[in-house]
Amino acid sequence: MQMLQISYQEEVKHLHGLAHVASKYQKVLEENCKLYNQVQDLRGNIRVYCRVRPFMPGKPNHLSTVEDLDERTITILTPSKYGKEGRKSFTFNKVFGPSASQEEVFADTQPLIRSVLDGYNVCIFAYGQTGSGKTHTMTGPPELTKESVGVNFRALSDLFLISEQRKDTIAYDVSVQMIEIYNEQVRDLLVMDEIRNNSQNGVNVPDANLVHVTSTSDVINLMNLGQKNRAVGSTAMNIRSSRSHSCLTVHVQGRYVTSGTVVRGCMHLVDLAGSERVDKSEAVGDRLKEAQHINKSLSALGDVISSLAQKQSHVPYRNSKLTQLLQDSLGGQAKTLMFVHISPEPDTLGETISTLKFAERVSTVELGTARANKESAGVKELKQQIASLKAALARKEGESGNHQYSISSSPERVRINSSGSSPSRSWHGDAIKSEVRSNSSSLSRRQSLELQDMLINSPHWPPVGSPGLMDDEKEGVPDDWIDKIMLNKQDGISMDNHPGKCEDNRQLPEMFFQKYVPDASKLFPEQHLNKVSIDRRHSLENDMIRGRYETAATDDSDELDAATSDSSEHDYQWQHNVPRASSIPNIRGSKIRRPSPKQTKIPEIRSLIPPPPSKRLSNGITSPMHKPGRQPVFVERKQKPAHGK
Ligand SMILES: Nc1ncnc2c1ncn2[C@@H]1O[C@H](COP(=O)(O)OP(=O)(O)OP(=O)(O)O)[C@@H](O)[C@H]1O
Repeated sequence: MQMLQISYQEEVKHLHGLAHVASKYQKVLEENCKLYNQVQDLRGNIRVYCRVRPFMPGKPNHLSTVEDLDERTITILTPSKYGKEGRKSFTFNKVFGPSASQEEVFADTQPLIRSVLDGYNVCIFAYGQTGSGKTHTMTGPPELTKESVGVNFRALSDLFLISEQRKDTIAYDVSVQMIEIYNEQVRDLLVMDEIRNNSQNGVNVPDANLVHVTSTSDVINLMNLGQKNRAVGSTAMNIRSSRSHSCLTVHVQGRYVTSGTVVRGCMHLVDLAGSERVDKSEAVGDRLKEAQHINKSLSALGDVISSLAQKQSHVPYRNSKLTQLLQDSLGGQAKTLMFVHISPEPDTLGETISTLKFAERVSTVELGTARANKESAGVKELKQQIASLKAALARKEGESGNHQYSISSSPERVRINSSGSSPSRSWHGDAIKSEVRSNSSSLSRRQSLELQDMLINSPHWPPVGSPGLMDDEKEGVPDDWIDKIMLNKQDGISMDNHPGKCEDNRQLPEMFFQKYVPDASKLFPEQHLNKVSIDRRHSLENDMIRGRYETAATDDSDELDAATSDSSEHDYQWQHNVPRASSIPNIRGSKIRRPSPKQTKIPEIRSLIPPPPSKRLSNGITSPMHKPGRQPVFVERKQKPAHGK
């Protein structure tokens, strides 16, 4: 008996020892993550990598505008007005020549992926004129192979690889969204056929689908769906797919197994539409409208960069949806990397110079120190307690406000409320809305509470604090930039009734599917079978390129600058449409957010990126907190008529 006791005690001692070592290991690991990210932070500004596209097959390749390049500097030949050859050199964090492989390009991006898993917010975006290789870098060429896949695939592959390696220490939860900004409308690209078919043309959806994913293959399927939706939703033109800004957003939440500490990171992978000189292109009608929207948003981006570079107090983020999307990446505390692309052909010299000048400006923009979105289990518990107390208070206020609310439904009172002259009344109104929201959505949302946590309870981007953000905060304008997300279907336009139809079938090859997606054909049979690759170059692009030819000949630097920096338009009209309810398909077939059929007229908060900070209500449902300058917009959720299949 005594022997048993002794051996038991020894066993316990041994276990204690092991637990101690494990906790030390955990600390070392956390410290390691911290140091790693500190090293990354030391790099400071927005990182800018420049990539030169090789000559297009069939084009004369003896006249490159790139005279020389090394690891960090690129020199461009600039024939001057006086016939003498000049040179302009630009310095970036990294320069990739025409022969750089996708793997090499990604190698320098890889550290950022680790940062996402460590709870940092990251934005990688591709900039450059039409046809300079943005999509090639972000997604890959039309025919994808394991070697040619772009940053998006590689980043997500890495993300899952690292999360798998860390699984004994941290349990990760990953979900993705995919949107595009087309003609200043935000469109959800992750919409299943079933939903698209059941929807009317141009129907709004309240939010972009957030789809939970557990493997690279899930993400590949979603990317293919997004790609397909872009093609299906496009008009006749492939050019349209290149004429929209697309954004793949990956949300990551990790929970340390032993300490319960939670980290949340978010990564935007943005493929911008290509810049174009409308005056020199022959675009007319819809194409002209598209081009104007693109140029306007890129011009707004130029204005934002100028303001940030000059450390101005006002940063005009609100001039376009694009700048609102990139707001926290440009002036916030995210880790941001811009790939700037140039073409080597002499006929694009004008665009090349203006692009490089713009990129140089971007590289001077100072970011706030990136901060990890991390909270220990203790802090989280305290926050929950505070939130539930706040919710109880709101409920109390709501009870008294209920009375006022019924009174306020008289026309007169409505008028008073809408005039904003009575803050207390509107506060009560909000309280009621929160209450209704929390009660009515509890059932349908409980299932996805963790995801909701990620989406709403935590800031996707670091807390407001940068000068640029504060500036907007001061303005007190609602930050509901995704006020309208269009279902990706053109009004009355299908691919079939356009003569120049062209799909972007940038699908992964079968071998890639075999490696990662054993049952891809079941998930997306149509895409799995469709391996036809169609050249994305469209005659209009050729027209545009022709149109730019003159630019190279003039080489007027001032004029070149105008393409990116001088044409701010401040007359943009925000649209405030009332979004409708939408089902959110999970890759596994379940719905992440599904409005209950009984939920008619449920006020809900709409926001995609970035959501406002939130409070947790007494029933455990999170609800965005209101704060000055970043007021969420309440919209009514309408009951959708049932559609027969
Ligand atoms: N580094 C590269 N190596 C080989 N081919 C490339 C490279 N970059 C671009 N290309 C090819 O050049 C063509 C144009 O590239 P891509 O479509 O990526 O341009 P883009 O900047 O995205 O254009 P757009 O703005 O119209 O979308 C494609 O056929 C692409 O495969």
